[in-house]
Amino acid sequence: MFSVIFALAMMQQSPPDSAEPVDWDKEFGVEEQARDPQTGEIPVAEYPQSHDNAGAAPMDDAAIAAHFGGREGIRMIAARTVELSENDPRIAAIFIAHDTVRLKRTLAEQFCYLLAAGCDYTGRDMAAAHAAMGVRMADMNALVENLQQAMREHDVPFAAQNRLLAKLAPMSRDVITR
Ligand code: HEM
Repeated sequence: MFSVIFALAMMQQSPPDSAEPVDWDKEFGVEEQARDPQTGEIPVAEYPQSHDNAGAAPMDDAAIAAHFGGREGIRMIAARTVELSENDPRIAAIFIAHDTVRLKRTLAEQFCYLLAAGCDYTGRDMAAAHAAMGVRMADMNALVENLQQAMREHDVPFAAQNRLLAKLAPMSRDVITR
């Protein structure tokens, strides 16, 4: 009987204060991802690079890029789309968990490539880039609205806007996973 009470009393005691605080990040295997000091991007695992990763062929129209303000205009439109999405309560949570520094660069490259403005696309293919992200149709609609707003802010004519959207639309098959 005494030994049972003693054992229960021992179990009730709080553990002694440890001199070292517990490093919970280490315990749970959480690693801080270091950004490249030059680019500010978080390095990604190696993947095969190809223009095919852009998801479509460039437009056969040398004049289209001018409607987007050339390469610099395209870069600003891509960055603005990401910025609007990061601050859009409908989809912000998806973007917060990812490297939007890299995304601004690779999205600009993709748009620039598709608009035949003379860029190489160096990012991943659409299925790989969005794998396990859980993007739904509603998220896609929100992103498209943000892209439309970015294009409007940069005075891209409506017909030119629709030509870029028409290039991107079939890619939703590889982006939407639920
Ligand atoms: C047709 C529609 C879409 C296109 C063309 C597109 C394009 C891209 C491109 C080019 C990348 C970069 C890949 C890389 O850096 O290797 C990317 C990544 C990403 N996209 Fe999309 N995207 C689309 C839809 C969406 C939607 C609907 C969301 C969420 C609402 C989304 C969220 C993201 C995020 C968070 C990343 C970063 C992934 C990472 O670096 O881990 N995208 N997308």
